[in-house]
Amino acid sequence: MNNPKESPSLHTPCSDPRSAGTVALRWQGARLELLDQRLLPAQEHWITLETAAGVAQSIHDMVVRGAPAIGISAAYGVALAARKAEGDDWQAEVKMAIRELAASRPTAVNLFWALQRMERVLEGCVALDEARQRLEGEAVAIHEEDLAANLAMADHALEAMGLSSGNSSPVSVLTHCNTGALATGGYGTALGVIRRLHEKQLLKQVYADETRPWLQGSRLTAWELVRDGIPVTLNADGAAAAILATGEVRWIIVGADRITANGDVANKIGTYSLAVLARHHKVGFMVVAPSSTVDMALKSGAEIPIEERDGKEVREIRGIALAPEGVPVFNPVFDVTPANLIDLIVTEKGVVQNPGTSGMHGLFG
Ligand SMILES: CSC[C@@H](O)[C@@H](O)C(=O)COP(=O)(O)O
Repeated sequence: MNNPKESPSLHTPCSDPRSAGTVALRWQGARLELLDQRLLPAQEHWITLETAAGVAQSIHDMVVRGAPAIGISAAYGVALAARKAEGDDWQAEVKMAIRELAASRPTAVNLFWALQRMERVLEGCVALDEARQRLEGEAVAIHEEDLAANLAMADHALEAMGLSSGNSSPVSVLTHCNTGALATGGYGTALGVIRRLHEKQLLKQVYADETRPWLQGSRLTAWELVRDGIPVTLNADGAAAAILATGEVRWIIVGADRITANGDVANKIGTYSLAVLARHHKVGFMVVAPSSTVDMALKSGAEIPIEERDGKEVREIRGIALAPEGVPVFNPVFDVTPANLIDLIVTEKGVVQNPGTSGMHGLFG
């Protein structure tokens, strides 16, 4: 395991608090550019999209992924649909694009939240020119609000961890999947909290689960953290228990794809087992997500649609077999952590401690 004392330069605060070096998506007015996350860290390749169908396919194929980044990309997809629409049926055309985008992935509610916002704007427009302008404005607003939410959540989280006073000792944390600039409008949710800890010299070490099978932890989180000089040690998912058993880690910090009215949290597969481990080892378990991830229409996590992806993701890697050909695979890519295993849900609107129905209703109505 790395000893952070041996690498003091890793504690230099990031010069730009939004980690301007790492972005997942760029809006260029007439087109959306996405950094192809399937190819990281080997290649930094940008894909240019000019249609909503292209954006929907890119979300489905995980060129772009992470709940907030999916929502932002979909919003830009609607803006692209309005640019392409023409004739008397322009509004129906844009609505069709919204339906196509909504079918791209099922679990992250940010996708449906962003599309609902775009649809409301669309329905308030009478002319196509007006719709083009207002839909682009709304997508940019969704993007900018997400970055602002991430910065606010980092403040709330440090306060809730009791680390905002200035005389605290650095802590080690463990995270799962990728919740950084690549998964959001910038900075990150759980990884935003980790960035803020680092900026304030309150971070000793980040343990990053590699996150089988898609390897968001090793391919994306480790890449982001190494780029920004944040001390990270990569571990196989199965090593998390052994790491917690050392007593070094004080918090497990993760993101979310959907949080229901009782405080249950859907997040990347493997999150639930981390929450069980955290409780056993008396380690804090924190979920960091913008309010666009909260779905008060669902009573509990049992109602969340959980995406299952192709068994190939488990059976092989870049075409190399990891398992006998054709072996049946169970590949749910999210799981649900029950609220009673969560200590803190941090959003830009505030923090819910020991989440349950009343705490969630107190903050989200
Ligand atoms: C800020 S990202 C939060 C979640 O979306 C993240 O933890 C996650 O589960 C991402 O899953 P992915 O399948 O990579 O889209």
